Amino acid sequence: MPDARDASPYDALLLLSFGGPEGPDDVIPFLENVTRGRGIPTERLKEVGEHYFRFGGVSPINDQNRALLDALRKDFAEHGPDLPIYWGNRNWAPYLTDTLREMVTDGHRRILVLATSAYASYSGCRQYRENLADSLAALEAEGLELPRIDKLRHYFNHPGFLEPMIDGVLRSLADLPDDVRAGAHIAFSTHSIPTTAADSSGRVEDHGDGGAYVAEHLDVAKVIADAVRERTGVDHPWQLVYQSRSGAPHIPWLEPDICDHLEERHAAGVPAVVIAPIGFVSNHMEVLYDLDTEAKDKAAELGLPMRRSATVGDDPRFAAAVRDLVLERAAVERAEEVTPCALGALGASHNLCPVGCCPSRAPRPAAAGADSPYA
Ligand SMILES: CC1=C(CCC(=O)O)c2cc3nc(cc4[nH]c(cc5[nH]c(cc1n2)c(C)c5CCC(=O)O)c(CCC(=O)O)c4C)C(CCC(=O)O)=C3C
Ligand SMILES: [Fe+2]
Repeated sequence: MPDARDASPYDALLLLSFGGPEGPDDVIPFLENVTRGRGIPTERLKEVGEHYFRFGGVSPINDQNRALLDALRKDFAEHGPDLPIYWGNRNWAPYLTDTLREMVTDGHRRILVLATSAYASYSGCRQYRENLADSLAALEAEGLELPRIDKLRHYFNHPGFLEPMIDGVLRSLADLPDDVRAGAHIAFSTHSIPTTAADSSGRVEDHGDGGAYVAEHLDVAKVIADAVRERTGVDHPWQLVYQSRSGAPHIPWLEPDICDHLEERHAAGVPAVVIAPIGFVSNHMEVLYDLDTEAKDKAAELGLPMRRSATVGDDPRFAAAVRDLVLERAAVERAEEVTPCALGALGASHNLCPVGCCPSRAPRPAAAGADSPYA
């Protein structure tokens, strides 16, 4: 067991997230930041802009990160380690470069990063590492001394990430009408990505056939479904499905889409569905719009009882899991023996992203990995 308070050699933790608009005037500039150089059709952008305008131009993601910061600070204050926690985003204020500059001027030299994405994929992992490299380059150009940055391993299979989702599915099942509960299916939903991006996700040896992205989600789905069966005595059939597809229609993305899945289940006579958004750490716009609005309307139109289960958000068990991950990684860096905590069949993910994992279409420098140009 690593020392419960010793986070050395790290001197700060950085919560790294996507960012989102906080009012109607932010929506278009935010979407421009997100889509710069990513070839998303204008039609799709207009449509996604509407999703945000529907909610007053406010994404829930920033407040959720503020709540997570509070939960982490509370957990660290109670149990150690004594590690300051900062927050920076890829696409909206507080911007990553500004946060990193603040961290450096506050004197931090060894920074550990927690990204709000639990799985391997270009969007959820390497792109954040590219953002870190970009920010380091900007600070270097300002003449600042660069800190050393490491990124926490993917935490999809950490019990503190899974337990709140298991509870959430149990609550959603309990919330279904009595006469349909036992026959309910579970649709584990995650962000669709292009099949080429899925195939090349994770380590090179995991590439092909959906890559680490699909394998990790299937592992999570199975752990949750098994726990639900154990605790209810009912074997609810389940499937991994996808949502929030963007990009051009002729490019293949992971399928089936959640709404098509609801139609198909309904046609097959399934009496109810619980949608478990395992791909999202908190209730992002994808959850509020694509599930709580679009999929909900679809289910209502079909007359199919549906419940959407909770995301992890600022659950204290997740905060404790982050503490565990920080202490584990710190011990690894101190060359101490550690047994990483993980459920499921895949085991704990790598600590250092190896060369060639989750590649981008146009290779760019990425920090906090084996191929980082920075120390
Ligand atoms: C795998 C994945 C995650 C999970 C991992 C992680 O969390 O990082 C994620 C998270 C998020 N994605 C988000 C928002 C958007 N994603 C877009 C576009 C895209 N996402 C992609 C994938 C992912 N995205 C992809 C392959 C694209 C196509 C363009 C490209 O190849 O980059 C677009 C452009 C419009 C559109 O096409 O939808 C928007 C606005 C928000 C904020 C939501 C909020 O405000 O609450 C969050 C947390
Ligand atoms: Fe996205």
